[in-house]
Amino acid sequence: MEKSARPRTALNECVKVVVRCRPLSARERSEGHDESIRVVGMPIVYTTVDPLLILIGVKTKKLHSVKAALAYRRPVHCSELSIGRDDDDGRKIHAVTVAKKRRPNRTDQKWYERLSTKAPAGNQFSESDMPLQVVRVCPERGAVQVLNPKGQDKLFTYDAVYDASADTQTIYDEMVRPLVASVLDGFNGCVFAYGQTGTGKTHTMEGSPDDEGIIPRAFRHIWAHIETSASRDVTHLVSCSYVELYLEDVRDLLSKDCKKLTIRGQELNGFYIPEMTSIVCKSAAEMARALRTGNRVRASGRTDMNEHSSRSHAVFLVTVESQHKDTNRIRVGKLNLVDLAGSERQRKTGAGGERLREAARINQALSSLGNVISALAENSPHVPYRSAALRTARTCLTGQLLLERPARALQVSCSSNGPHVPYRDSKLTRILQDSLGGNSKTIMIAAVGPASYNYDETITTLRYAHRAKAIKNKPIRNEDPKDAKLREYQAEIERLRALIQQRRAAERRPRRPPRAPAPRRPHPPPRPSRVTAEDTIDTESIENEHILAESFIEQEKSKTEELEQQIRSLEERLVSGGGGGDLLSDLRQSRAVLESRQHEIAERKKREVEMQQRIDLEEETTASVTHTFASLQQEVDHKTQRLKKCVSKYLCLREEMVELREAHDAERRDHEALQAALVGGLRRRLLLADSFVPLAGRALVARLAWDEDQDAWRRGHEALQAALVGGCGAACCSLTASCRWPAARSWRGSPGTRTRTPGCARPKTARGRWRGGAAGHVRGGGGGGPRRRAENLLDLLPMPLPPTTRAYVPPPPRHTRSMESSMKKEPSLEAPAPRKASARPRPGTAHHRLGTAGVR
Ligand SMILES: Nc1ncnc2c1ncn2[C@@H]1O[C@H](COP(=O)(O)OP(=O)(O)OP(=O)(O)O)[C@@H](O)[C@H]1O
Repeated sequence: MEKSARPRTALNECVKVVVRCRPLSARERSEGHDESIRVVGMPIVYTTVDPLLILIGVKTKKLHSVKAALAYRRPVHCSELSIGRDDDDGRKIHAVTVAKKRRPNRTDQKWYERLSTKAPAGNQFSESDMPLQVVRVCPERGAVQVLNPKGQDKLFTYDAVYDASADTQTIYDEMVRPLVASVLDGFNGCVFAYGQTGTGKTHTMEGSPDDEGIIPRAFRHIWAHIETSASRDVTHLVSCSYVELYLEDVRDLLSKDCKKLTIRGQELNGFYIPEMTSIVCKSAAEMARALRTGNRVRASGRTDMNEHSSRSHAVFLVTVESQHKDTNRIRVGKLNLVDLAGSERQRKTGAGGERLREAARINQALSSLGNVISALAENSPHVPYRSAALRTARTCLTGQLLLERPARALQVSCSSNGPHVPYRDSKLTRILQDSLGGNSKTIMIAAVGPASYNYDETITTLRYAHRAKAIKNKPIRNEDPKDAKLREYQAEIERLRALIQQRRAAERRPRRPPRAPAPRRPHPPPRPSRVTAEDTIDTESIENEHILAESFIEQEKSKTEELEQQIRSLEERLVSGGGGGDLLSDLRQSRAVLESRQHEIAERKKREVEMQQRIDLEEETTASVTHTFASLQQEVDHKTQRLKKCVSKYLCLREEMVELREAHDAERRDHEALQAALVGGLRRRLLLADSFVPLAGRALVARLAWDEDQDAWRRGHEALQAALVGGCGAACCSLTASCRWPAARSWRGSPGTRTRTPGCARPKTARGRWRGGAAGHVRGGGGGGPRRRAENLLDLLPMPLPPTTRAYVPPPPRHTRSMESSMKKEPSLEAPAPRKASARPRPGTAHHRLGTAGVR
């Protein structure tokens, strides 16, 4: 993430995609996977039985999942049944409503009995038949099959797939080890874990006490390499940083107060975080300590889906610089280890309040990441259709399969320059810009769960992962970048050494001889008393000078020692390689040999998978090309078969389209619910603000301006400066409250409702008009979305309120009547007299201004 020299030419390399499927969790095992239908009680075991089709609806909004569950032919336990009806489309459809909160009544019982007798015995399923797990993994062919509850199963292929039995060691050896080796060779590398919440991203990246994750393994790998394979001629400098993206704020996890950081740079030259803390490490243990330190302050919390859910996206950056004494060239490899927060549905996680806000931000960032992946995949000339789909279709699975459409097949028309990649949409995509489509070798680990309950999320993750396969990066070795710390350190050491040499040389030089006593004048001998006094003064001054000189020398010596100490500490940071012929180094060497063998085995395994996939593909094509027909009938049969296949594929694709639409709708509904909840919260806060912020304060709010660099609102003279610097040309925006267009309206209503103040230029583009808001108007139109701005607007401290009540002074004890009469004259303290209606209309409150925005 630090600024480095950009490569000019590079070989394209696709993002490698690995899928890891975790085992069923204890909760999924014990509770079943759909609480909405697992209402313990009567064992109804109906399913899509022909001619009796039973749909079960739930009075809550979970109809979709219940239908899905039925289509899986899972036993449905219903304690409460009600309404049954015959549909009028010719088929008998009985809708059974499961109401969780109600005890079954006699009508329910009657319906239950009636339906039970109608259901053919063969269509009843026992608990053991339930396909709790819908994900099947075929590691030999790199394929993942997802059983579709409603239709055709789906198949995806990746660079590698791992089932629940695979441990992180295997994933590291087979996939990540070569990448870390490249980082040690001066390339940039990135490993990021993506997936639904609770699917094991943190487990994969950081690990657990029993199974160490990828990050600590990478630390040990780096240091094993430095200690063994590097020679004494190679100097290394290893440093690490740890940042998190929490609620769209980048926070430094290694600084004392988790300070907020700003991402700088531009899309063309790359983004970087200039102020993040960078710790120089001398061992794997030190790096692990830095990771633990950061994790202690990283945002995490409990949700219904994960006890320790990460609430932020975390990036651990390791920088390895190395310099060979012969060539004097410096190579800088950067390794980004990213543990993303998981996508989540509010209804499943039960998030509310702060968790809900976090979830909204997490999903927003992930959706931006998805958009970037899609845009890059569309841009890619790589067509993985045949290799991805055909190769495993015939051999891997039984039955008809829906072959996942490749990225290219989804391609819509795009310009010759390729579609725009929306890196700027979120800070996460800015941080990951180099890793996706830039100068980096990247591995995406898609974490999925096997439960049918999470079918939709699993499919979404697998689709994105499949798209990411098509992304092409341009990795190049980083040699002699401008900002190499190693060079800085070495220059500093050289400077200090030169300084010491100078000092030593000065010390060795003959010291200035003490001032010679002044020659005695050949005058007549002075009086004895006078001579003695002068002599004494001379001796004293010489002694004083001597003492001064000595203390000066002492000071110089201590300074030299200090400098030497500094050199030592700088040199300590630069680690040279091992070598030597002792027992320990032998052990290290044999470990290195072992690792290289493991690497070889992993490579062979990878090649095997690829070969297998290629053989499948070849067989498929050869079979179709060389098929000879003995008779016309045979040919007709064959062609009919192929036609059937094509029709089934077509149907599958159509079905997928419907599914995608449904998934999209569900997601939209989720977003709407989330938005409604957030708007509710915002309204509450605005209501509070309107009730308590005085008019003067509101005028101030109207003069606020958004500072893009600082990610914060600015007010008063700062806003004026911004206006002048930005060249808006409308000084009224920040000088007076007369122009309320920018700040007051940036976050509250539709663009169509705005009015224009004379003298204030509108932003030129539609995007600028909508997104510009306060900053856009004041500073000439750029800026982030209004939604984001509105948030820390409310974090500003309100102006102190003028007192509206007086301190209570107890009345003097008098007769009750006189007291009552006196109180009539006095204005009431509790309910002050209503103010006279002002001629000026009171400005609408922020709460009213919000209107019905975001609520459906
Ligand atoms: N492969 C696995 N083997 C055994 N347990 C696993 C595996 N993957 C995940 N788990 C367990 O599942 C639980 C959730 O995992 P984890 O916290 O890593 O999920 P996550 O994807 O990081 O979730 P979030 O996005 O909410 O942070 C943990 O208790 C973890 O131990």
